[in-house]
Amino acid sequence: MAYLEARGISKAFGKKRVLEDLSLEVGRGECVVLFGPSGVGKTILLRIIAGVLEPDAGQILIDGRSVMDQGPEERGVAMAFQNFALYPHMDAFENIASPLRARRLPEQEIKQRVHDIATLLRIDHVLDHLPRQLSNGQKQRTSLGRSLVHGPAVLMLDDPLRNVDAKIRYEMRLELPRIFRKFESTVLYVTQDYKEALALGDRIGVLLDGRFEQLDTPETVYRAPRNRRVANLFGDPPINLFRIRPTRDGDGEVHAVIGGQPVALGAARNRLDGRECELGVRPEDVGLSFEPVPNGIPVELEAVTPFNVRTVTLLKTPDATEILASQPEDNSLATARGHRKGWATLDLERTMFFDAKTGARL
Ligand SMILES: Nc1ncnc2c1ncn2[C@@H]1O[C@H](COP(=O)(O)OP(=O)(O)OP(=O)(O)O)[C@@H](O)[C@H]1O
Repeated sequence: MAYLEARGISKAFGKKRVLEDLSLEVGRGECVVLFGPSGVGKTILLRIIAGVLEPDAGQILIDGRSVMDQGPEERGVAMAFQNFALYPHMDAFENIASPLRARRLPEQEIKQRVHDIATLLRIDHVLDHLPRQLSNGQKQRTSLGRSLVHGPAVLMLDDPLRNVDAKIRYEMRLELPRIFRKFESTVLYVTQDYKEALALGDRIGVLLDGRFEQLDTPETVYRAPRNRRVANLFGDPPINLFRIRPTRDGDGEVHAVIGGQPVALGAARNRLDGRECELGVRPEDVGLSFEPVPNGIPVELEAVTPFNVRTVTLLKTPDATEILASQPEDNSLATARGHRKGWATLDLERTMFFDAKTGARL
């Protein structure tokens, strides 16, 4: 059963509709990432769930009961923000302790709980520092500690890693799932960073135009996006898209012309025969060979870019179609730059097809 439920939530500001009949169910202990570009209403949804903003329609249920008549305190929902929102005149210990003091817990228990959570978050050595004496990463951990310390029923994190540097973001991405599990927290996590969404979500809700365009596991969102829009939001370098019109030839095989070259799509694609569509293939599913290969598309290497431990190449077919490929790091590619010829192959198991008009995945 859903532990947290948003039912038919709508919210507009004047004529601007932000959320439209949006529904969401989150299981106990589950982490759902709300992902979408700036301004789609992620924060508005969190504020409605927290009870600091009224929706125009719909309701929020926690543990099967409507909480619409309860204020933020009673709902047992904690929120942490991208700007940390720490009390500047209190040290880290007092910042973390503040929700416990508000609940008038005994001093001994406050000490114990703050120390436990500070140890877990690795800030136990800076508990006597004021916020201005903390690094951004430590501020973020302090803010997180304050949200978690009273064991909220639902933890909502609004883009908490936006203002920390890349190294800390990476560390936290690895650490947060362990922390969420330890606290058995039910989590709603907002981000605009697709890598963070893929790393942290048990499920990802892709928010576009006021509702969820797709709500699925990271694997499914990445490998089987519902449509072209979702496919385009995940991946760097982005997915390749080629406009095609597959046709079946004499021997029953379905072909499509990509970059001027007929490519066999495999018998399983018969259903696409004659249909205007777009073939989507992620750069990591494009192979590159310097010998002719069956079903290969002739290309020239236009550009070679080292990309972390992978190498991204921009390939150009004779009719000037561009294909991005991303391979495990390969130093020999660096010397191949400068119009070396090659052959690109598409991993047909992993290609996807989108309707040319609607963008829906076929
Ligand atoms: N009080 C308000 N009055 C009018 N419009 C508002 C108000 N609060 C938010 N909005 C609008 O609602 C939309 C959604 O805002 P929201 O802050 O939820 O976006 P977001 O998805 O969280 O974006 P970001 O990722 O940049 O934080 C925005 O277009 C914003 O301008």
